Amino acid sequence: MPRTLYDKIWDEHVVHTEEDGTSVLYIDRHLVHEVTSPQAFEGLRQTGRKMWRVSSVVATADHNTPTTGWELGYDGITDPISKEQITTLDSNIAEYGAAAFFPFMSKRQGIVHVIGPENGATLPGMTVVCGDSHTSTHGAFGALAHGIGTSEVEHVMATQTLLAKKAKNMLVKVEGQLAKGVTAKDIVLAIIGKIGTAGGTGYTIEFGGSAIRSLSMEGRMTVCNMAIEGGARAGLVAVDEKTIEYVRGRPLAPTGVEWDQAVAYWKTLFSDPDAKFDAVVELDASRIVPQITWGTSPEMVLGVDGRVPDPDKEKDPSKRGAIERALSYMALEPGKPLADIFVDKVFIGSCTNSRIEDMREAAAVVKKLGQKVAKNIKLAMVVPGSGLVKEQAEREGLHEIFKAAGFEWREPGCSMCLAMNADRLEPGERCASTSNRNFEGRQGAGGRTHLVSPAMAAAAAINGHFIDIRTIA
Ligand SMILES: CC(C)[C@H](C(=O)O)[C@@H](O)C(=O)O
Ligand code: SF4
Repeated sequence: MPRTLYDKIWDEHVVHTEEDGTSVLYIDRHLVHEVTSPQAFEGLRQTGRKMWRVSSVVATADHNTPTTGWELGYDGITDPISKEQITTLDSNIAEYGAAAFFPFMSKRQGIVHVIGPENGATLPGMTVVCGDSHTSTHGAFGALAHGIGTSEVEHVMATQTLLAKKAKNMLVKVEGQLAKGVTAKDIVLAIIGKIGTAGGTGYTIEFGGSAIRSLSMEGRMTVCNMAIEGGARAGLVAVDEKTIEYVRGRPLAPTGVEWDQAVAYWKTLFSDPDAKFDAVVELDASRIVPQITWGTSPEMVLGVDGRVPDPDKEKDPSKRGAIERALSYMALEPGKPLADIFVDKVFIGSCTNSRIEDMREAAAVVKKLGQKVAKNIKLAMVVPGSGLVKEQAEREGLHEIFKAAGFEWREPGCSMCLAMNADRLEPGERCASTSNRNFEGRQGAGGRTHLVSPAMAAAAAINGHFIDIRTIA
């Protein structure tokens, strides 16, 4: 029987299935960060259990790490809770072990969803888990990657398995060619705009079609990263030559005969031509306009040529109420052209858009516009996703372009994506952000977030307000 990519990886990892469909799934890779692991380690400790397979664990500190003041070392972490989470991870890994650990300030430290692929910890065909919802990112490699909760983190540590029910199969097919300046971020925002934040609930989404195939691995990661914002716990892209080339030579990737065997298997990781999907959604890539969210949920999104929606035009009372609430929080008037929205801060970073390609896209816009950050911008910051991204960007001189224009060039971490460290919006501040969530208070209490691509964020920093990036691409 023809199978989808999801079916194939699932079948390969199921240990046991109960009558009600609850399955025990073997987990190949466990990514760990400082926020969702402390109670899990504590649970192991209290029950006297060991880690089932230490070699499956790859850990880093990312959410709480500061993006400035590294010369002060751990003393630079001003918030006591942040500091405790980071040092607790250090001591837990020292006690329980890991295949690789990239602690605070080490060269390979970074956002867990950036460092996993970067180090070859994420490989095609694997089951990957992490106590973090954006684990869906790793699906870009044809890996089945689930975000899990803290109690599940402990369960995986103790048993190397996860209890899960199989989801349904959805194919999101994006065919055609993107306009210049339109990126992977715009694709995924357009998808969420179409299916809604609950559209993928109960499904694993496979992203396919010529527009997805033509994306780089970085772009595919951006798309899969936001599968969770479309309601799906996991997103997937089939393996192709780009996947294999990206993985080749990474520190944790197989070598020699094992590499050849792995590649032969990885080449089978695609949906069979006649495989059945429970739902299919199609988008025409050539019609995707650079996207901006105007509200407080990623589905509240429109093209940059659009206007802030008018709640009075919405017939459904609950949707009307949601629009009204969002506009009041965002302090936006119905009918205002999205391109006329001025911002106070610009954040280029997060596990959605902090990889080298994102840095390059943003720097290219800054270089092309050839001007400084606009006067109304209080802070424009670029936060690379990892130490390696930072190093590569600096090798290419991208940091000089940013700094010369007045951007701050920071140390890697989650940063203002969720404001667990010192980087945040003040109440009422408006931000062009390349992250993935625009919830109320996400970037700081009372802060207002507009999700955009790196190119759009960079252009907003220079212009002070949004512009249609296609006009300069
Ligand atoms: C802190 C962590 C548990 C959380 C998540 O699960 O996604 C964070 O990464 C986020 O993006 O909100
Ligand atoms: S960058 Fe943002 S979305 Fe990604 S893991 Fe960190 S906090 Fe979560």
